[in-house]
Amino acid sequence: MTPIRIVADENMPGLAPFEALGTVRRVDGRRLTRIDLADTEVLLVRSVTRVDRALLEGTPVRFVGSATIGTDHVDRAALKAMGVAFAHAPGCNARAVAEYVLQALLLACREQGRTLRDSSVGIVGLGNVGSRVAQWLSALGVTVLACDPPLQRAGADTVVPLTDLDTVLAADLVTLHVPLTRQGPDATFHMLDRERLSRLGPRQTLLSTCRGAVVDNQALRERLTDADAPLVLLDVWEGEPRIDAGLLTRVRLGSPHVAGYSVEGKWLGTAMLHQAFRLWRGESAGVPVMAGERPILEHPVANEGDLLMLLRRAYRIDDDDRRLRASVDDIDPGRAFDALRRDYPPRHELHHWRHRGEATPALGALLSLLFDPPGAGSAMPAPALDRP
Ligand SMILES: NC(=O)C1=CN([C@@H]2O[C@H](COP(=O)(O)OP(=O)(O)OC[C@H]3O[C@@H](n4cnc5c(N)ncnc54)[C@H](O)[C@@H]3O)[C@@H](O)[C@H]2O)C=CC1
Ligand SMILES: O=C(O)C(=O)[C@H](O)COP(=O)(O)O
Repeated sequence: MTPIRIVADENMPGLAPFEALGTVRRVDGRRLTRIDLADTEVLLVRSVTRVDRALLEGTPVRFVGSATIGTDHVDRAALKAMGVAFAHAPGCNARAVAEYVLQALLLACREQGRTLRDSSVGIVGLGNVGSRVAQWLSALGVTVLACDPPLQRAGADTVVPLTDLDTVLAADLVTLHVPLTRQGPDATFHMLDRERLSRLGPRQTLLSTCRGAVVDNQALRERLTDADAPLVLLDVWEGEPRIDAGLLTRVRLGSPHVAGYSVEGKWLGTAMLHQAFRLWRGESAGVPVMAGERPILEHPVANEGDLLMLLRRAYRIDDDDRRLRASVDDIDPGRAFDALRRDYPPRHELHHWRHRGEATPALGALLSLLFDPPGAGSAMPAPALDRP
């Protein structure tokens, strides 16, 4: 069989199954151009590469895979029109993002002198990430308000009942999990605009881990100068990698678009693309399996403080916050932002371990979901494939 020529983002682990098919050339995805693809059949990207007609025209690329959940960087209609197959990895890093969100919500509650259990949480977008967050919070006994008009119109079965956006934005803590879309009735570009931001009060928390432009960053920076501003935690920014340093100084915690950056989430993203590639070629494709010993993590959980400490044994958002704040002093902050992501320290999702330790019934129910290995109770996500 003729070896396949593959170009892959340098920030993509787990490429061995692709290396077995041909040659893999690693490139800086942010700087990839058409010239890099002159002799390439397969292109594997992450969210930092804009994939459109201009990039692919005149190249032999026939399959593009993005090891991400979000697809706003890909012009899927153009690829279809050009006869190029496209695959991505819905759900690959949903657990990593949900763990980030749970920790962020607990940190915000601690800061605001409340418990998560006695707070209401609003979830905007109840897909792979939002529904997992909703499921975990419900297990804890938290009041969850969620909105998702596309799911509502489809009459989908959801883990919590759906309501409208304004009701959700009145919750004590609001977390955003929508795709970035610019057209149609559900467009999310600047969904949190100046007016909606003005309605968030000082006892509220806003957390965004979806895409920067879902929140109007300039309006947010200005809102955060008000005495009655909400507490804000941001993982995603408009204009990445050159983010607004003034906004960063005003948010309580900031990170460089790494909520989904777990070892397992990144590995699964690539594995799902390999699965999709085999399906596209008409070959049978097994389900990715994450093998390995699961060490014991001993940690009794009697209250939310213990839960927060447990989450922080796996990962601490404030480490990312510290590194991001230091990076804006770099001579080239955009390059420093990307370097933080490229050189990200290994971070495991909780199911990497087996939990041991006493817990209250509500916390115990949550812990069993958090430590449930994929493919056991929770189904392994499947890739999405557009065949032209
Ligand atoms: N910070 C990070 O590292 C990561 C960020 N993301 C971002 O998070 C987003 C959400 O991830 P998933 O939950 O996995 O995506 P998903 O596609 O499974 O779910 C998105 C949900 O949002 C809903 N939605 C669409 N428009 C809406 C609107 N106007 N209002 C309310 N709901 C709306 C959809 O119906 C869908 O149920 C991704 O699109 C991606 O951009 C995803 C993974 C990692
Ligand atoms: O999956 C997504 O969607 C994401 O936002 C990614 O986790 C972001 O990582 P990169 O693709 O930019 O490395």
